[in-house]
This record gives sequence, C-alpha cells and structure tokens, in this order.
Amino acid sequence: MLKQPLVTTLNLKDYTHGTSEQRKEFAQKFGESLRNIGFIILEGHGVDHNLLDKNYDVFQKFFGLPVETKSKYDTNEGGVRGYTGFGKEKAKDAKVADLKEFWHVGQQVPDGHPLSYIYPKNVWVEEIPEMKSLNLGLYTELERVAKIMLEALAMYFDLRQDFFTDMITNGNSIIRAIHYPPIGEDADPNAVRAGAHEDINLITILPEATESGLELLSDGEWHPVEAEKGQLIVDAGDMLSRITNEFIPATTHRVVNPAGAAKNTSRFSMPFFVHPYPNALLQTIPSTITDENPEKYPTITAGDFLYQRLVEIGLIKE
Ligand SMILES: O=C(O)CCC(=O)C(=O)O
Ligand SMILES: [Fe+2]
Repeated sequence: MLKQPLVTTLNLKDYTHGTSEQRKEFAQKFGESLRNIGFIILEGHGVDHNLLDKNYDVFQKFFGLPVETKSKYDTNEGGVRGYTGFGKEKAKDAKVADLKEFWHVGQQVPDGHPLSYIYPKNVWVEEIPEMKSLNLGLYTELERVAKIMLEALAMYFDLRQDFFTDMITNGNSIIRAIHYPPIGEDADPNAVRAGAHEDINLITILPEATESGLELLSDGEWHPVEAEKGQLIVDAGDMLSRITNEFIPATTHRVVNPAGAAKNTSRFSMPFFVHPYPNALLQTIPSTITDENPEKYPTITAGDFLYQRLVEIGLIKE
C-alpha cells in the first residue's frame, strides 16, 4: 500500500469555487488535518507567484545591506516592526539564540483608527523604495487567504461564518521575512536556524522557503515539511490550540542547519503569523469542552497572551 503523506495537501479552490458539498468537504479535511498533525499544504490559493518572488528579491536586497544601514531600521519596539538583528530571538526554553535576522511588516490601519494608537507604525526602507508596496501587497494577499481558511475552520466547528475572521479583521497579524545566513565556522555548535517551537498565533501561512530545513515533530520524531513551488504551508499556533481546548495541536517545528555544501547558502522564508486584534478574547469554543476534556484555559485577551509569549522568547524585556 502507498504510504500516506504525513501532511495533507488541499486545494483552496474546492472552497472558493466549489459546490456547497465541496466547501463542506474542504472544511472537514482542513479541520481534521489540523487536528491530526497541525499542518496542511495549500494549493489553489491564487497568490501570484511573481508577488512572492519579488518580495523575496527585496528582502534579499535588504538583508544584503551593510549592518549599519540595517540597524537604522531596528525600532527596538519589542521586535514587532522593522529590523531585528542576529542574536535577539531564541525559542522558548532554549539557551542560545536562533541563527537568523528578520524584518517585520504589521497591520496598517488608517490614522485615527483606535488601533492606530496601539499598533506601532510600519517602518520603510529609504534605500529600497519599492519594498513598501511589495510588502503591503503580500500582506493583503496572505491576509485574504487567512480569512478564507478561517472561514472554513468556522464551518468545521459549526460556528458562525465570521467567528474567526471577525477576530483577525484589523488584527495584529505580521509578516516576518527571515534571513538564515550561511553557517560559519565560528557558529555556536548548539545554535540552530530556528529552535523547536510552537507558533504563538492562530494560524501561520508559510510561502515556500528558498531552501529546505523546516521539520515538524510528530510522535517524538522529526519529519521534513517541504512545499513545492506555488504551495503554501499552513500550521496552527498556540492561540488556536488554546481556544479549541487543545483539540487542534500547535505542532512543534524547527528549522535545521544544512549539512555539506548547503552550509554556505543563505535560507530565506517569509511566514505570515495570523493574529487577532489585541482586545479579542481567547475564549474556549464551547463545543470543544466535554466531560472527558474539561476546559483547560481561562479566557485571556489576545494582547495579554502575546505579551507573555514575547517576553518568553526574549523579544520584550519585562
Ligand atoms: O523559516 C521557516 O521556514 C519557519 C520559521 C518559523 O517556524 C517561525 O519563524 O515561526
Ligand atoms: Fe514557527
């Protein structure tokens, strides 16, 4: 018998263009796959490959700038906008920092919007003026896909259609463009590109990275997760796990260091972390509370939960 792949591939067109039966089937498979392994691979999402390529181009240009130039864009705003240099972030409970530098693009709300006083402003790079519209175009597209996925998830849980999408409208979602440089001779032998961790947010959408290395942990074993060109990887984070009373796991994953000649190659990725707005309540979905699985977590706001986790990973000092 053919071995089933660990991570299920789904086609979003079955939901966006399908009959009501196909939509239901998509929602069912999506929910079940997240439930089983916390990850799926997505096709048919309509994100233009040119847009992804062009974003990779500008991010590579940015990370190639001299350190002094990049540092101008380090806002020290808890690492949530602009540039964060090497050695700042480590996985929760890890002893050494990850081997990466990154760039964050957050939600844009109009001036005067209540959240405009809460969200730090995005930072744009003088040296690469085309970066702004490309990054915002990518943000809009990944947010569009996120909303469809979360609408399907609401169907899976028999919730009103906009249960999750209301939470992420003007949400604190963020694109994180990451550069993992070549592994130098002087690298700390204990340091990895991204240490084992769970994502903090509801779901994460990961366009395919420029190199392999992503792995997920299942039944105590690490398994590579590879997306082909044009596919997106989608995984569940702690916030989703929390409000589903751990019915959906936030699966642990990591990015391993390459071996051999690949050591000399940089790796770039650009996950989109889908977050609720800060005052949204992370409250257990009632249907996930049963006699065998009593409610595990008290209600907390998304903002308070995020703050706790950013302290744990070293991006905010208490
Ligand atoms: O770089 C990747 O492929 C994944 C990175 C990741 O898991 C994260 O930043 O949370
Ligand atoms: Fe992650």
